Amino acid sequence: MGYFLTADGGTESLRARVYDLSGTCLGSVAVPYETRFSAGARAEQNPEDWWNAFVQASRGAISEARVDPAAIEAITLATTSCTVVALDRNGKALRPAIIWMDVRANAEADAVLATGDDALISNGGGKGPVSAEWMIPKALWIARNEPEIFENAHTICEYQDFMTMRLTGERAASLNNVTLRWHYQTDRGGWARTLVEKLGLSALLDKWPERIVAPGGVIANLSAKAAGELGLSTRVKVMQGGADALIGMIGLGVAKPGQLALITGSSHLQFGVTEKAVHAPGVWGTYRDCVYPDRYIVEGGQTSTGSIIAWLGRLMNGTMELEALNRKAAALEPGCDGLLVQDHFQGNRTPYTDPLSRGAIVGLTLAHEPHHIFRAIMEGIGFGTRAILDAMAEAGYRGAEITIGGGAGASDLWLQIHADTAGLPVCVPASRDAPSVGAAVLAAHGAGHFATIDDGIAAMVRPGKRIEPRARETALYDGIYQQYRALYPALKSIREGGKSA
Ligand SMILES: Nc1ncnc2c1ncn2[C@@H]1O[C@H](COP(=O)(O)OP(=O)(O)O)[C@@H](O)[C@H]1O
Ligand SMILES: O=C(CO)[C@@H](O)[C@@H](O)COP(=O)(O)O
Repeated sequence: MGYFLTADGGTESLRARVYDLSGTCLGSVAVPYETRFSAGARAEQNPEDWWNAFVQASRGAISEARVDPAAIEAITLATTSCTVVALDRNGKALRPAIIWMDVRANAEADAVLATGDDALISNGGGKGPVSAEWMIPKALWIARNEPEIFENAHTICEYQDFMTMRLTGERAASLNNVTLRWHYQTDRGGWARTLVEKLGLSALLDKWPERIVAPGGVIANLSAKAAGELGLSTRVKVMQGGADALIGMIGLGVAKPGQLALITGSSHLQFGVTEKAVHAPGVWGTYRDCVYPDRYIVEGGQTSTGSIIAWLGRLMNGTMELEALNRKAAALEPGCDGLLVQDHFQGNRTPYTDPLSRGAIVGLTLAHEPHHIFRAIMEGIGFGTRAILDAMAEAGYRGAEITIGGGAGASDLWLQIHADTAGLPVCVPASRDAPSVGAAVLAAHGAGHFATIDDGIAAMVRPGKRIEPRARETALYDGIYQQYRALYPALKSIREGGKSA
């Protein structure tokens, strides 16, 4: 029987896991890495940290799984997406990676939108939004602010593609990332050529990997160098993965039109599956073929969610105990004695797409303790998700239940808050490690064990628990949600010097 090595390269850590064909995880090791935050909502990581974490975690996971390394058939990675790197001819980073949540490229996002180019069709049918998080605004920021780095960069790509180069020596991007974050269109001429030309950025076209491989497609065998570092054979094939959250959809088994996925980690992403494009205000985009052939994915998202809990942990100087905080917070009433949190610590992704919006904790008294703030953060994030689901519903996409994966799934309280604030049942599959399970499905599909990704889901994704919304709490949260929606225009007005929003 074959085994599959996967990696979920998240924001806080990389998790390497070994799976068998039934979707059982046999070994799992996480290796954390550092993010350097600075003013202006900037966030950077060192690409060498990703590779070192991958080697260490993979060796650990294979040894924990007690499988013969020769029995590993394939490797697939899911990584944070639009985490942009500039590399020299040898694949060495010329500057730290500008990670996905870094929204310094605000002016550049406006410039991209102002081109009015046809490639923007995926976002509001061409009306936008364009996010400062995406590839082209970030590449333009480098070209404008660090021209020597841009000029010397042989390759400008993502975390995913950096790892592909290290694993195989191949310069290949994932169809998933390029359709999501680089304005690539499978049905409208491919690369966003005219868009980058209008920005005076044609040189970028040669810096992007020329080859595109769809999720589950074979990239190449492991190179001798990578095989040596990992203790594996060069017979191992590397199958394409993609953005952690999107590969997570596969791991949640969200593949049919009408289903709704919520992938949680440092961020929250809300995804639906559709048969045609959905464009409306408050929706980030609709992308064809980016996960499942001939289906569209409709997307909303919150840039900072789990990262706000991590921030609270930093403020608490390492004294934060998640289990104790969850226990104490569960005893509070909705609203945490008058607290309201706006979750825009790193800007708002949707429904406003406002990189300048910021987080807020409103209603503090001297009686509030860390567990009040902890729960108020989870509630604020729940309201942010509801605002996105409301925007999707207005656009015509309304799910009957939410399937959740990722870090928030570790907290029963947070899952219940999501059910209560959204007024929808929440399902958590047997494994909440959705990006890893999705990567295992792709590895097995690519290795020929399943004819389609859907067949892989049927064999490898198992159902778990279901949490119903509670009528009393849902009614209470309905009221507090209205206050949450009033917070953004009020704070925007203050930010803009008192002008009405
Ligand atoms: N017991 C818990 N209670 C609340 N939040 C939790 C708990 N366990 C994990 N989390 C959240 O999950 C986040 C990490 O999620 P994960 O999916 O591992 O992250 P990433 O993919 O961003 O590296 C943490 O920042 C934290 O907010
Ligand atoms: O999709 C994007 C960015 O485009 C991110 O939210 C995502 O890659 C970050 O994932 P985590 O929240 O760290 O698991």
